[in-house]
Amino acid sequence: MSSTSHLLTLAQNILHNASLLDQYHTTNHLPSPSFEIDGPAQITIPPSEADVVAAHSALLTETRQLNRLVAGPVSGLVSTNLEDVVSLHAISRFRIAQSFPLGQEASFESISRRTGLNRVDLERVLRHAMTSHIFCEPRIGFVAHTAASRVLAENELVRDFVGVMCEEKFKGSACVQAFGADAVRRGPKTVDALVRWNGAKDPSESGFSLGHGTNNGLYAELQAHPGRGKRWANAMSQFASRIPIQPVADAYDWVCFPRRFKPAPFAKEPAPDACSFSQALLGDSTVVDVGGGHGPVSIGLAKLFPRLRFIVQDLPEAIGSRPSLPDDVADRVDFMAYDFLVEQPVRGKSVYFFRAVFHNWPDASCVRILRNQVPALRPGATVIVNETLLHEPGSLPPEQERQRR
Ligand SMILES: C[S@@+](CC[C@H](N)C(=O)[O-])C[C@H]1O[C@@H](n2cnc3c(N)ncnc32)[C@H](O)[C@@H]1O
Repeated sequence: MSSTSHLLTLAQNILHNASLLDQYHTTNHLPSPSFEIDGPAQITIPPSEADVVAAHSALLTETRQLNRLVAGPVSGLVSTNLEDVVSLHAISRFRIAQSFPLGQEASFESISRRTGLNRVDLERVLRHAMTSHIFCEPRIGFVAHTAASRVLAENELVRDFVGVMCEEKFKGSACVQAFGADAVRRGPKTVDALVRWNGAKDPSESGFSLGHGTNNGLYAELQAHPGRGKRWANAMSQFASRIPIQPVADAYDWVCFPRRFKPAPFAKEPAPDACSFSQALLGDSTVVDVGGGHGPVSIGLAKLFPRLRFIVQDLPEAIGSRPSLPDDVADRVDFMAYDFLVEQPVRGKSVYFFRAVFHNWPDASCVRILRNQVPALRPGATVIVNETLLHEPGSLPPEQERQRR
């Protein structure tokens, strides 16, 4: 059977079974399934309604199948979402569902005060959980219950089941599970780290560090274990290969480079016009790609802009494990080991470019990394921070929002 016919067969089965279930609810004056706070806590069908029981069971299987089929095997394999357990674990551990009354809205601030979980991490956890319809944010900054969070608030048995799943079984499985054990261990430890450091300021104050039994943060640990550092660098390359280069190429005026950069689309003020600095003054057309991994951005830009040169800087493991360069850019892309936690050694270049570097560092470290560039900057030099930003909550379909959070 081709995947197209499988797709349509599944979709038709789903429609048929959903109609049966819907008809059962309507005929028996039962509430339809809903994510809203007054939605039914359970979908219960008496065994005497064998057709409806079968339709309900088939719906559970087929909707998941349809989802996996439409996602394709690669997305299906790489989208296993450990964060779902982390956010549920935090909700359970900090007793968030019980912290404010049903039918009322509570600000993040007040929930933070009542639960003891700092506001920033509380927002992260809850907004992630909201993408699974656990709590909702009816207006920005205010949380309300949904059908799922209501169950957590009201039903002690369900609450305890969730507690056992997150704290006993999940942690227990981390001890015996060989496949993906590193990743599995991270989940529960993230909440332990929240309890222990609550508003961490250092990369070593993390679930990663607790889970791996180390005082190192992520990157320090990878440096201490070169094999893992190489694996990480390869994984980043795989991730980067799925990001198109064109938006980066379009976002800045690389053709006029280095004289002028377009303002970012969201900038309130136009970017200062660097035209006043002549190209002669700037003296070169070199982009320093700081934390550039195996150089996917530099290589992509070098292909599009033949006048530009690039220096890709990263930790020694990443630099040492890079694949060879394509011939057409080999003479314009150089690599060097550089730890951005110390002062930038390459001085006087026109652009210092960071893509996807700051998102997993604490604020204080980001400031340190940027300060380390300052001695290298000559007048008119440009620092570009190219980072993923979060959308406003609720502005993307839930699946997409969950991936970003
Ligand atoms: C998410 S990756 C982004 C890689 C690349 N900029 C891209 O967009 O594909 C973050 C990079 O920061 C690098 N990095 C982490 N700590 C570093 C350090 N102390 N000095 C230099 N690079 C570092 C990592 O090795 C990794 O390659």
